[in-house]
Amino acid sequence: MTAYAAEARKVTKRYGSFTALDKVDITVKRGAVYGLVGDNGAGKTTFLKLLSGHIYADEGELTLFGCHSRKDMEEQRRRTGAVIEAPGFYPQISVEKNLEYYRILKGVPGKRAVDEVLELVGLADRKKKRCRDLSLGMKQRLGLAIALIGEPELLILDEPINGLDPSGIIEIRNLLQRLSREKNITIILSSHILTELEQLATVYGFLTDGKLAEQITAEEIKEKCSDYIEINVSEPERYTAVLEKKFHTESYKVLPDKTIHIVNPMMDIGAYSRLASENRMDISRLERRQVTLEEYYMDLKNGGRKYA
Ligand SMILES: Nc1ncnc2c1ncn2[C@@H]1O[C@H](COP(=O)(O)OP(=O)(O)OP(=O)(O)O)[C@@H](O)[C@H]1O
Repeated sequence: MTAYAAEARKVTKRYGSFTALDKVDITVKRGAVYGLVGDNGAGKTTFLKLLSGHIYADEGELTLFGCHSRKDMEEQRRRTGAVIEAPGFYPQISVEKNLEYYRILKGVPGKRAVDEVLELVGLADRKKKRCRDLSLGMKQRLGLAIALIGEPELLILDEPINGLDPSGIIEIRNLLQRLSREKNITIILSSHILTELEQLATVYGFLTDGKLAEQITAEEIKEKCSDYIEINVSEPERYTAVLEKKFHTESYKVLPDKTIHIVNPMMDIGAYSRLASENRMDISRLERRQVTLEEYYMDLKNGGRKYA
């Protein structure tokens, strides 16, 4: 059994003469929550459409559960559920009937499957409502419900929290966390709301103008950008020398502008301030910080020098 739910090797997609994805390499391990990050037009939806079979790549190889021929991929897509752009449903008929339609279309036996997904996405009390009367957030949930019919092993979601109100965002976040942790469903999702993505994703793919700038796990970002103390002192070289001698720490780095980052500090912030004053050095700045996904992304866009 392959360890990967999806892989892209040197995948290129063009729309006419415009290259939307340029030799992109992405690997999604089973059980991962893969967050696709990128500005408008970076190529996120294009990648998700390729995976879901809405469009085809011009070059490179896509793999789903280890299969890559077009025919085998079609077969493997039965193991996936996707919500890309506006989910397609019939506005005149009820939520329940829409789901029933998709259940039959997907060949999923037993009406219970519809009730189960309605329960899962929190739409059970609205099942008799006509779809056209649903709010945007409710439509998002219905899209997710359609994707979940048939218990997919891989969920492909384009902006799943777009248009949701704050409590809707929390509910969908909790639902995706549950699907990942309890059912071990692999999830690939795009979002512009990085504070939300940060709470879900275990790995990120950063796309810039159709190119993959970086693929990195949340764990690796944490290690690279751990909790740190940022300090500016009058004599940085002497400060780091006493830091090593007195606190026996070598986990620091000096940035080009002489700012010192003490990574995973062992002492409280006052100890670092005292170290400077006891050794007759002036401090112009002292701050304890944790890098956010937003900061990491903005730095990457600007060349990725800070957290390299
Ligand atoms: N069918 C199409 N024909 C021509 N160009 C297209 C088509 N679909 C997408 N594009 C272009 O390809 C680029 C990537 O689009 P895509 O929708 O994949 O970006 P995205 O990262 O999902 O953006 P957003 O965050 O705005 O949804 C954009 O410049 C877009 O205009």
